[in-house]
Amino acid sequence: MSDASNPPVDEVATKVDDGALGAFASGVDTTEEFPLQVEGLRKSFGGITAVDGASFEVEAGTLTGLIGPNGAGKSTTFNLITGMLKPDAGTVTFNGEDITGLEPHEIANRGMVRTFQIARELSEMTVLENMMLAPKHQRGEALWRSVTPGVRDDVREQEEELLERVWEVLDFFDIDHIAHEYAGNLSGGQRKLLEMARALLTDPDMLLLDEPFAGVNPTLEKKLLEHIHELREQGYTFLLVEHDMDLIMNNCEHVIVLHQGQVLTEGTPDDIRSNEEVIEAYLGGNV
Ligand SMILES: Nc1ncnc2c1ncn2[C@@H]1O[C@H](COP(=O)(O)OP(=O)(O)OP(=O)(O)O)[C@@H](O)[C@H]1O
Repeated sequence: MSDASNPPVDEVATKVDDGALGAFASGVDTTEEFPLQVEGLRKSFGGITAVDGASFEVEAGTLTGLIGPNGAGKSTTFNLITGMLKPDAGTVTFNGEDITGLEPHEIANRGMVRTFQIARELSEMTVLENMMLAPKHQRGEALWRSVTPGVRDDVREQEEELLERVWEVLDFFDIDHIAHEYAGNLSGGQRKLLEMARALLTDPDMLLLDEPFAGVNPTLEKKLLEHIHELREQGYTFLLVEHDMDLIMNNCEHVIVLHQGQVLTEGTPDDIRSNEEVIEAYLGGNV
């Protein structure tokens, strides 16, 4: 699945429209109480049923955790939601629209993005260049417009707005001082910040984070969490897959437990912590 987790940059679309980074204050346009609804999702690989009728909802403006023992189907569920994989059955609804089976860039265009590891070829580009590549569709549009008489001023304006937006996002994540550093030279934590900055540049309503803290030192983990909470307070919705149970329990207001491709239970961290079925599913009760 390595190809699926590192799509070409040009698959990362944007719905940047006004160029201004008002996104941090008012860019979230979710009106649904539960912007993400997953119903009866199913996916098999040969004889293995990775996701077996999973159904759940994610409430707007929450940091919701998706947990489960190894092989429970978390990554496959993420890939089905974000269009990296097509489900055998079931539906995914986002902001009231059936998005089942859409391509990843079509889903990103509708405001749901997942973070991607910086691909090897992007390591040889600077942080700023990585950011400028994120909203590729807008650049395509700019190119098209540049050959259309009479709209050159618009193009310049649009590109200036994009650059301004890039700097604001870099500033928000405190990585503006390393804008000219090669992505390949960043620490694990700085890379995670860049991955999230790139995702945010596409102006999403909802972000899916798959193990965003893996390989991140405690200082940067704290910083990353602060950014996530700040964005959540501004109305962004997060679905988070994370193995660190303490981190999930201390930061998520709602937790969904997957087991053998199905939702075993869901609730507040306190509900989950004391749930016998969950403890059994983890065989050893490390919750
Ligand atoms: N492309 C694939 N081909 C075959 N089997 C797969 C594929 N992807 C996942 N699986 C299998 O589906 C099941 C669920 O895998 P998945 O990676 O979704 O679980 P997970 O909960 O994310 O696990 P982990 O916590 O270990 O990352 C596992 O048995 C896995 O081996």
